This record gives sequence, structure tokens and C-alpha cells, in this order.
Amino acid sequence: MAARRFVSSVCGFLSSIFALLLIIVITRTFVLAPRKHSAEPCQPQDTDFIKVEGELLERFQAAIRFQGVSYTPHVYNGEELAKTRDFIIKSYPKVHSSPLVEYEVVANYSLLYTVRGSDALLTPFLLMGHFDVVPVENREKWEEDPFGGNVKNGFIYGRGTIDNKQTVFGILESVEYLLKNGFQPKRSFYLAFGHDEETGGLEGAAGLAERLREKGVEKLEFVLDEGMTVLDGIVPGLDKPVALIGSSEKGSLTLKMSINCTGGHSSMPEKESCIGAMARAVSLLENNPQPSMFGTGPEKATFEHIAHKMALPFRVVMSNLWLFTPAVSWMLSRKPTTNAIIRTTTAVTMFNAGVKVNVIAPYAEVVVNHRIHPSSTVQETLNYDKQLVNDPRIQWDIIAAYEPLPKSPYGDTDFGYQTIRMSAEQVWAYAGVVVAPATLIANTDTRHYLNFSENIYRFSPTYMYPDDPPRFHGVNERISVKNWEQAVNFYLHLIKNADEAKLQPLHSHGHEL
Ligand SMILES: CCCCCCCC/C=C\CCCCCCCC(=O)NCC(=O)O
Ligand SMILES: [Zn+2]
Ligand SMILES: [Zn+2]
Repeated sequence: MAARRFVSSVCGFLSSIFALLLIIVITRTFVLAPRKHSAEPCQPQDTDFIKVEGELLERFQAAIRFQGVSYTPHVYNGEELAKTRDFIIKSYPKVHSSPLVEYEVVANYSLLYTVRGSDALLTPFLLMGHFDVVPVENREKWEEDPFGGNVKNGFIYGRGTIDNKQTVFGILESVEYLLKNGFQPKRSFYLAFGHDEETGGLEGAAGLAERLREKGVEKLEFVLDEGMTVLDGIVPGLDKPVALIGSSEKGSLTLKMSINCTGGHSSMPEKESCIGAMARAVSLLENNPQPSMFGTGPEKATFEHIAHKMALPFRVVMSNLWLFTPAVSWMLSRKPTTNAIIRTTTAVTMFNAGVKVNVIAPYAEVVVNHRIHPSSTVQETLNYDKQLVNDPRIQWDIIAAYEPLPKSPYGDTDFGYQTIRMSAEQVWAYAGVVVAPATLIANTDTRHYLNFSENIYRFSPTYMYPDDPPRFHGVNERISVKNWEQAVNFYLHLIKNADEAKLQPLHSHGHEL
């Protein structure tokens, strides 16, 4: 009898706990879930629209043909970068002759533009990008010449099409169009195009930032650089495209692990070689990823912004991360793209060892590239590696490191973020785009501009499907002609929206192309 009473009271207790949990989950899903922006009531339609055809397409194709490759800091193809610089100056006559525009070459190849507004009381903003590109490997795997700029099946193929010539030339096309059509900005703005972003911007962005300081620029309303993109079919549970605006940026730690061995004749090998020891270390690093930080950083806001647009099961889960964080963390860790949002990533990018087939390798070295989650640090990342590998023979050298960058605001009244959001919604309203803040999983030149503004954002108007992320720095980098046109019009909207003294209601219309 007593046992039965005990069992029934336990069942009663568990049922009430379950009921309470259910109420919390339902309330958080349908009542408390933050309603994020959607297009506000239409204002007079902004009919400005740049159609990319003819010379606008040919100019971008020509831009792709320049092989301005940067290899390591201060090592790049200067001749091709100079050709790119000169092509820019020649191709946009209005930009380079308007009385509203001053421009100058910085550090031999980078370009800085000042577009003067009429209202000196309005704080200027900065749009930036870079026209150097990473080298091309596996050329034989490309469907088209990586420096041909050819169009195939509606796509412009080439190194730099999405990283980052679409930004540089999208901005230039929109400014040329605006100046041709008599645009006279109220708010001044700067354009900064770097020539060595892929190797840290030590000459370009560093020089451009220094030049801004020399010109007396102290504060920028906001900064927009390359960054996250529009993702379609990549975020689990979301059947609409999402424009992720990088309001934070991961840190970076590039390590060299090295080991010395006796060497000698390969006929008398030790039990373990340098190569074997280093392979063991690499295997440990790859099989024991840095811990998930999901729910501790800006990625939480990303999902809070998009939860209400997700399919119901995902919406319930994403609105109740207090209960489902372990499950969501596991799910997001399964793909390289979403995994990059939730943890410090570990990429073994170089492995060098061995001198000859019959000589025991006297030395082996490995380069590991970490991108550090905003909730972690350089030291924590290094400590984790050393503790995991735990091999006193291995020497650790830091090649380059910087902490995660400061987080920028994304509230309803934050001019920079909202201006970028509105501009993205104007271009992709037709597709039902959702906009959300996010952590940029890679790095940019923005760290050179931290002193000018707390409102620094990383977003490229690049529309990506699931098979597109590997094209960054990879094979068959490409952008559709349709997306190139959207990119140009994104910057057109952005410059016009940013010219307002304060935030305006969105006139939502998309350019279904
Ligand atoms: C729920 C969130 C899912 C996130 C999925 C992210 C998919 C990847 C999309 C865009 C990221 C691309 C990075 C673009 C900037 C790269 C610039 C660059 O190469 N910098 C140099 C470097 O990082 O080494
Ligand atoms: Zn890149
Ligand atoms: Zn880039």
C-alpha cells in the first residue's frame, strides 16, 4: 500500500514537472519568442535599379582576369595588383573625376576614396573590400579558367568572384551610377579597397587606416566589410534565405608544431619517426575538436532572430535553448559550416617533412589554423592543443594570433546594422529573406579599423546554396550573373539608405531577377 502511494506521488510529481516544462516551452515558442524585423510598411517605391548587362557584366569579367594573388605577408603579384588598380581608375570615370570625390593610392596598390557629403554634421561611414585573391590550386578541377571570367550556365567563374571582387566592383558600379545620375550625398563616406587582405592587410588596410587618421578622421558611423552572406538551404530548419550580418568576428591563431629527429639511413629506422609523431599529434587534434561554445556567444542571437521563421519543430527547439542546447550543439557540429559557428575550429593546413626516399626525416612541421570562438581566447586555444597532444618533443611556435574582435550592436536603433539590414531586405524581399546578426567565421581587414567605430559589420551580398561555401578559397569559385546584379544593387540601396540622417522605415521591394 505504502509503495503504491509512493509510486503514485512520484508519478504525480513527474507529471507536474512535465506539464510545467510544456508550458514553459510553449510560452517561449509562441509568446516570448522575439519578433524580429520584417519588412515595414511600404514607403514610396525606390525605383532605382541597376541592370547588369553589356559593359557592367564585361567590366566584372575583366576584373576577374587580373591575377592579383597574395601569398604571404608582403609577398604578392605586384604587377597584377597594379593592373587591377589601374583598371579600376580607368573603368569608373565619374568616380575618378567627380568634384565630390577625392581618391588616392596607398601603399602602392590600395585605393582610398573620400566622397564628400553636404552635411558635415553627419558622421561618415566606410565601405571596404579587397581585390587581392588567394592562389589557385587544382586548376585542372576547375570547370572554367579560374582567371578567365567566363560565364557558363549563368555563372561567372573565377578566383575572387565571391572573395572579394564582388564587393569592390559592386561598390564602384553603384557609386558610378549614382554620380552619373546626379547623386549628391548629405553624409560623407569613404571607400577603402585593400591589396593584401588575404595575408593580413599589413600594408593595405593598415596603410588605409593610417591615411584616414592622417586626414583627421576620428569617428565612423559604421564600417561594412566583406563577411557573412545570404544563406539558402544551409541553416537547418529554415526554408527561407537568411542574410547573416557579421556583428562579431572570430579570433585567429596560426600555430607551427615542429619536431626534430636523429635522421639517418632508412634501413635502420627507430620505432617512431618524426612524421609518425607529428601524424599522431594531428590525429589527436582532428579527433578531439575544441569544445562547443554554442549558446555562450553571438550565435545565440542568430537563432533567436530566426527561430520564428523556422519550421515548427526547429522553432520549438530554437526558442528553448535553455532545454535543447546539447541537442542543437550536436546537430550544428555535424557540418563544417554550422560547426564553425559554435566552436573554435581546428584546420591542419600544412604538413612538411622528409627529404629523400631512403633518408629518415630529420624534421617534421605542421601548421594549424584556428578560428577562435568569441567566447574563447588565444591562450585557451593554445592550452587545449598542448594539453591534448602532450608530447614534450614537439616545439610550438605562434605564427600569428589575434583575439576575437569586439562585438558590434544590432539593436532596433543601431543605424549601421539597421541600414545594412534594410538594404538586404530591399534586394531579397522577393525571396522572403530573414536578416540576423552572426559571428563571421573567418577574418577580415576590419581589425585595422577598430579605433574608428564600435559599429563594424561584415557582410557580403553573396547568395549561397549548400554547395557554395567550399568555393571560398577553393575550386570553382563563382557568382551567378543574377547575384552579381543583386550585389551591385545592394550597395546602391546601402549608400542611399546610409545617406539618411536617421533610420527610415523600410520600403520593402525586392528585385526578383
Ligand atoms: C547558422 C549559421 C551558419 C553559418 C554558415 C556559414 C557559411 C559560410 C558563409 C560565409 C563565410 C565566408 C567567409 C567570407 C570572408 C572570408 C574572408 C577571408 O578569406 N579572409 C581571410 C581569412 O579568413 O583567412
Ligand atoms: Zn579570402
Ligand atoms: Zn576576402
